Amino acid sequence: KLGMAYKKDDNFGEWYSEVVVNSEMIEYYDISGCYILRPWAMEIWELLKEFFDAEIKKLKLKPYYFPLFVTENVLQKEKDHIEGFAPEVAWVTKSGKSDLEAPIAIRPTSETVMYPYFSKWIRSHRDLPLKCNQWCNVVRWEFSNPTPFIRSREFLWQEGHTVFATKEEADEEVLQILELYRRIYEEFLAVPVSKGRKSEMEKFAGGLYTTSVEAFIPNTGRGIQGATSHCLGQNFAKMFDITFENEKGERSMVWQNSWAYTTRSIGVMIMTHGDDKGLVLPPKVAPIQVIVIPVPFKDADTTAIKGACESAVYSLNQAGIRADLDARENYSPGWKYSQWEMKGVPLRIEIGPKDLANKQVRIVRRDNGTKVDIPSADLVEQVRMLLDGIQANLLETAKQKRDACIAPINTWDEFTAALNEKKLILAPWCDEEEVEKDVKARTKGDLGAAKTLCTPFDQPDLPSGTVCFASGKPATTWSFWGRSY
Ligand SMILES: O=C1CCCN[C@@H]1CCCn1cnc2ccccc2c1=O
Repeated sequence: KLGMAYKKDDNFGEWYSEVVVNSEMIEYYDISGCYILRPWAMEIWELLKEFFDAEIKKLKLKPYYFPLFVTENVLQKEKDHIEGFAPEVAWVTKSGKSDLEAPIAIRPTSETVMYPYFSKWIRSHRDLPLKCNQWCNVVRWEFSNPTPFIRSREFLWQEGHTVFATKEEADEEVLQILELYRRIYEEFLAVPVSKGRKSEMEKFAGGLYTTSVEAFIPNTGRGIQGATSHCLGQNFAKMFDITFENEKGERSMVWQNSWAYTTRSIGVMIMTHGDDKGLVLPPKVAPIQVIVIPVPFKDADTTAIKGACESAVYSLNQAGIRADLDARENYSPGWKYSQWEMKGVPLRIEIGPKDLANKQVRIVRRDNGTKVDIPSADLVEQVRMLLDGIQANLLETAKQKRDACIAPINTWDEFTAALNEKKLILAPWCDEEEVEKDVKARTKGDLGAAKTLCTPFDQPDLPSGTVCFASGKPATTWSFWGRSY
């Protein structure tokens, strides 16, 4: 089970499937598109949740839990919201041997579950803003190729659903949450993302506008949506009659947002940092940041070595560093090195007779393999600096790789060439939906069509007279295009 059969740059799909299993994050399950999340994955999810939940509590979000099930007529309430998604809805039709009178849907998202009750709870402006978040699972019976974390029929997420008296408040919160998603990816997962706005065609059909953080996987040349923050406008307020009496006693319709990130974020991190020895974990999300391994020698004092290892673990834990000791007798040090490398642990500390004699420890970095001998007295400070260095190095390296894939283009020929070179395309666009549809049609193929990923908020200069790469009409914006997950 040790070692990888596939190389990341040779067979990315097989490499990924192997890494998630060998690192003990995932166990495959006998229903296609469903996976068992093992502790090495759940501990990462919990570290992300700890950060995000604390941040939204500062924004006064309240925790809720709504039912998993939703009735057919409520789910169908919003036609254009649901029509494109209908095939993905999973239905409960029986209990035991008997049929249910009416089929019940399993939530694919919770707008229609929640909003009838928002309508009941909101009467006056004093009931606003309403800020609801739930951590839960959702089910979407997708048919395109299932991939652990990236595309599964059931996944974990948080879904925030907020209600405001004014559009200004909603607009502000959309961007506050989007910034938290950027922090999840860049500060914790060390994955560079671009903040931007989805096109009219790619946005959430039930909403007013969609913002997102977009990542990119250089190995496959595909963009991937990291998280979304929608302004729903007053569309759902109309549908579910969510109104309030304002200060002047007038009845007004509310403004709403909804936003989510999911366990897909873990898959993006794996794809970004993993290598041919397995997982590479950013320290901020590593369940174990430092693994300490005793290196006994034939007639050396194994008790003293083990004692030194235990005190190293103790000092690190006292300093708030997630350190553990691997003192298993039935595995060799070499075997342990490979296993913890497979699991992506950022730092390994080896303590053998020589280290003991010199009152030092040997520290090995997982990200670049460098080894360094540190005086035991400086252990905590050196480990802290090394962990910060790894975190920064992983983000910087991923940024450079992603930026090297960005291809600014101006013509259709340059666009198709860049697409075939697995680039993240930056193109001047006239921002017309018909053109986006046309590009999709013209790039259809077994690798999937090209689409807009987002229109980045950070816009490069657009010289007047620049024309759209696809329609020749005057370009109004630079947008990211490419194939996607
Ligand atoms: O993204 C978010 C953020 C969290 C709350 N929901 C919004 C929008 C979800 C869009 N969506 C996505 N897949 C679906 C699948 C089946 C039925 C409905 C849907 C559906 O409404």
